[in-house]
Amino acid sequence: MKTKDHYEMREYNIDVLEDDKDSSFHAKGRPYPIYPSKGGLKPNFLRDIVASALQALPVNVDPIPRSIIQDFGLPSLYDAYYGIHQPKDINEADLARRRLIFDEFFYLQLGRLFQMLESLGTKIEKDGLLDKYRKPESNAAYMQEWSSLTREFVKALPYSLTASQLKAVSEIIWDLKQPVPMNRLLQGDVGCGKTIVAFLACMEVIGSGYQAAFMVPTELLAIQHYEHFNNLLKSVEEVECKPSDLQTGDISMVIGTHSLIAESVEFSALRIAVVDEQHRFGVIQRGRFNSKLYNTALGPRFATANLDETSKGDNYMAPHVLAMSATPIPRTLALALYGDVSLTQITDLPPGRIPVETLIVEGNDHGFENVYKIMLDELQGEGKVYLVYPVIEQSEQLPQLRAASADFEAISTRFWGYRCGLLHGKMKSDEKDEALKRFRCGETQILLATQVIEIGVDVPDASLMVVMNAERFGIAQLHQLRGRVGRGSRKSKCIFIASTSNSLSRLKVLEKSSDGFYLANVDLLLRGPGDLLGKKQSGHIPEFPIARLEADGNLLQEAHVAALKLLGVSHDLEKFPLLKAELSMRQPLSFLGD
Ligand SMILES: Nc1ncnc2c1ncn2[C@@H]1O[C@H](COP(=O)(O)OP(=O)(O)OP(=O)(O)O)[C@@H](O)[C@H]1O
Repeated sequence: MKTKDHYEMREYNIDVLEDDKDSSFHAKGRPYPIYPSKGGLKPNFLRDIVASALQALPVNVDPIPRSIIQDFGLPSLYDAYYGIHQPKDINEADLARRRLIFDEFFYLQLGRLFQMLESLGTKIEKDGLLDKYRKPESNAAYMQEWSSLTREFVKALPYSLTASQLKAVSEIIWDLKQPVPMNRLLQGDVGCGKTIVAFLACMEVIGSGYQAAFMVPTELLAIQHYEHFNNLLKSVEEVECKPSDLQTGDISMVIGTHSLIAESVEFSALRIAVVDEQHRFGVIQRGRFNSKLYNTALGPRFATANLDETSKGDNYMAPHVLAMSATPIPRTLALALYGDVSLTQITDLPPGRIPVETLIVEGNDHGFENVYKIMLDELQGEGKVYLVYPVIEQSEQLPQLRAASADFEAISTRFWGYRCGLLHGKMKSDEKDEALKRFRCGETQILLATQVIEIGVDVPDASLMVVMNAERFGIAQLHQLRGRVGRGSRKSKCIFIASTSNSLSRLKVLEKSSDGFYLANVDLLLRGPGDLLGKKQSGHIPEFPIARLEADGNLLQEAHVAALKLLGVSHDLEKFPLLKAELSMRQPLSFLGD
């Protein structure tokens, strides 16, 4: 460790290596573990304790059936324990490490899939789900097979769907017709038009008399979607409905926040749940829709001749779940988070979009003067400006951070011919809604906001965004923010102000690329999955003591296949009591059903 101007060795351990003939684990050339000393326990002491534990280890300690272990070319658990603590050579240590990583992933996959199966009511559904995950393939329903409501709706849209929007709708509708609840992730860059795809999926189930729920992370977004959908289709029902209307089936579609998954909200026939920007919701929260089963025997609200296969079989079925995310989640992360999920990607943008010009500016006096000049030009040209701040109020602890409330007066004075609005998370929801409405209709031209606007806010003629203290945000997050401009036909700009010259270079990547998938990967490498997914979601990625998600993706895939295999033999794991006991010990949550 470095102390002032020199290095110091604070903790050390000396082992004397014996000659080649020595067979002890101190022998020359033989790898051996160095245990971190903790709480006064020295590495050598730990090594002795581990050695006696190994002596007492029974040979048959393995809860995973031997056939699985052999299929994947792994050592037994007994050999792995010896191999990791007292390897004869580095290959043995590596193999042991592989087995232990496999176990970490395997129990995770087994737990997630077990939980999914548990939430399904019937054997047909369970077999169907396992089958689907064993042979993931992409199928699509041709437009002729869509419900007439969906087709009419597509015709009435003020624009044509892009090729990948059409493909996405077809894939989803195909899934909606299967006798297994869909568990699909719709991914696409900011502004690519995911909302309409999800909305059409809702129309498809509503067209056959079922209900749809659309869950978004903020009230602001719920209201925005509600108004947007209402404009598109006047008959879409109220946001502020009475929960009892959902229970009676008088409402076909509800848009709301996480309040939708409350136990007290009962649906009469919920067939699809759309979860917008799912990485803001926990996996468990999202899974709660699974308990909102509907009774297919009662039939849909407008029981028509149009019933499909799903309505004829068993009585209860979990709703289809469609999650949407603008942050691409690599397959490995999706497996770690969900156990499994089908992926649909929108790869193109609606036509006519002009790329957003991005500038990275250092936040000194000169930099700010330049930015204010660009703002003035934009306002004089009838543009609208977002000013994004990392915090609402100035704080004594972090005086270098610009704050939205604190800047309001100064910005209003500087741009005195124009009107400013304020939008942040501490405002009441009707105040937020009001502020956004005023900005949308042009009553205010400058909106000082916090990152509440990061997700989903859609004001197509907003043409300039300035982000203060941009170094406080992740790359993927900044890309999301930037996606709030350039959504219409107006040429737009986005300026990221970096307060330190150090952070300038990290932000430069945003100048070079506008590809959200690429930028999310950069973030993944720079800051790890936790930052990419946000706190809530990453809380559901378990901590792996040995494995590293970024590096050990192949083993995760193998562990997934192994878990599918065993659950295929026994859905409730009753045929593998040792394994079930081990799983409940490692993942008690999944056994509590939460
Ligand atoms: N095919 C299309 N042609 C023209 N405009 C479209 C098309 N599809 C969607 N739009 C419009 O593009 C804008 C962005 O769409 P939408 O809000 O669905 O994007 P999104 O993928 O949900 O983005 P975000 O992740 O930023 O919320 C909306 O104003 C929408 O009406």
